[in-house]
Amino acid sequence: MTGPSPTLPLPPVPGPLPATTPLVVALSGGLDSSVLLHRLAGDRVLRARGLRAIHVDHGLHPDSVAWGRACARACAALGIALEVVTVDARDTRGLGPEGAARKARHAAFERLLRDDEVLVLAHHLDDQAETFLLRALRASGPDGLAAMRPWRRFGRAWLWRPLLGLPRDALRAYAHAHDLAWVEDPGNEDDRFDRNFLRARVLPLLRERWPHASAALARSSELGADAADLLRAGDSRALARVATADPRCLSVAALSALPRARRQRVLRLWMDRLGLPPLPAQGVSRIEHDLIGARPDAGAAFAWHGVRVRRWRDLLHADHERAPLPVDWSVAWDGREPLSLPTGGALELVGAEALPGPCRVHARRGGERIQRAGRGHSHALKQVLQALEVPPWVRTRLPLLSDAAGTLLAAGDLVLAARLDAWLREHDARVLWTDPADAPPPALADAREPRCD
Ligand SMILES: Nc1ncnc2c1ncn2[C@@H]1O[C@H](COP(=O)(O)OP(=O)(O)OP(=O)(O)O)[C@@H](O)[C@H]1O
Repeated sequence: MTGPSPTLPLPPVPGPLPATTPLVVALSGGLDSSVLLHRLAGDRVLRARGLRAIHVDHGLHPDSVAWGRACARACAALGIALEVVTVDARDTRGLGPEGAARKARHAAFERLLRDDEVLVLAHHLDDQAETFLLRALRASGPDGLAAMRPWRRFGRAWLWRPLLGLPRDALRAYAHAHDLAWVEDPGNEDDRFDRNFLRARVLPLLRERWPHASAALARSSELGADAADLLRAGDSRALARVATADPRCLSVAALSALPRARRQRVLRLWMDRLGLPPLPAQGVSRIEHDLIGARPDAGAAFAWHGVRVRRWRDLLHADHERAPLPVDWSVAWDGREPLSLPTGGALELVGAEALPGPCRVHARRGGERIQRAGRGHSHALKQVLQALEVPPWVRTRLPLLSDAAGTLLAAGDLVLAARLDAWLREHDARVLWTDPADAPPPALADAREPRCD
């Protein structure tokens, strides 16, 4: 084990950042981040970049205000500016109290950080070993076992963990050598929490037989990170092979041609690139079995956390759940003002003052027919939409435009009746349907950071 080191060696700030990029210490007031703050404040070169601190008050403990004051005293003594921000972490749905606090804290950091600032966290080698074990006990693959990265993008800022190679004992020795004060969170003692149980009961036992257990586990997580990076590069190439012009759609045929393990990773990466919540394990197997293995017209879907993946023809389509237009919705519209739709978005007449006569806009009810330009007779709208390959979930949101006699003039801006088409051409005008579901998601080729810690 590294001997106690009152000077605490730090790695250089990684990345090609200018030496003027400020550092922002995430200061909980506990031992680790108090040591980090003191160590950075005492480094002339690092301090010259600009150094400030943020303390997040989760408001979950009766002493939390006092912790904020203790942080303020520590910062004042070192001449470091501190921002204390209170967050609401009461919404614990699906996350548990620790996860909710972490999410609220990270959101606050993202809000308070400026472009390219470096958020510095005080995680150390023993934290890394605990994280590795926790992930292994949740049956993680290499991405999860990579545990915490020492350096990564964090929104428009960066995140740095310079203490990740140092054991907790070295930090404690530093704190004593420099006579530091810190607050003890009583929650850290409660071994009903998995991490505390590992820290207090499991790791000491492992170290009895393997004194370097923490360092070995932390090293395994580094190797996991290397493996995950290599796999991710292959995943990106495979995703590009199965992608279509619309980032929300993948080719089922191309996905089926991938080896199973790669296909599963590609599905997860796809969600990540679209900024959608991670797929649960059963979601991957359901998509494999029920969607990729389904008949093209079976209408199969998998939904979780407000997101839906569907199979339609040769495509797998992923998007947030979108409500259909209410079936009985119907309003008068003359085209003078854009019409807001109950599903969001609008219908608009562009290039003309008003429609040729009073109209109604309404939802599809089934059985509608339309006579398109150049066709001698009318066709069922359903068949027209099928022929145009309009997916079923778009059809349910399609606003229909009919004249006072109930004759269908347009379906959104996708299908026009001959009569309206001629009138629009004559007036050099058009009907425009905007739907929030059409807002372009990020391109799949975007190189996003792994979302693993
Ligand atoms: N309330 C807080 N205010 C500011 N920074 C904090 C706060 N809590 C934790 N941090 C920062 O995060 C680091 C890790 O904290 P801790 O181990 O308690 O949380 P964690 O949930 O495991 O961390 P993370 O969520 O970042 O993985 C701390 O050393 C500190 O730098």
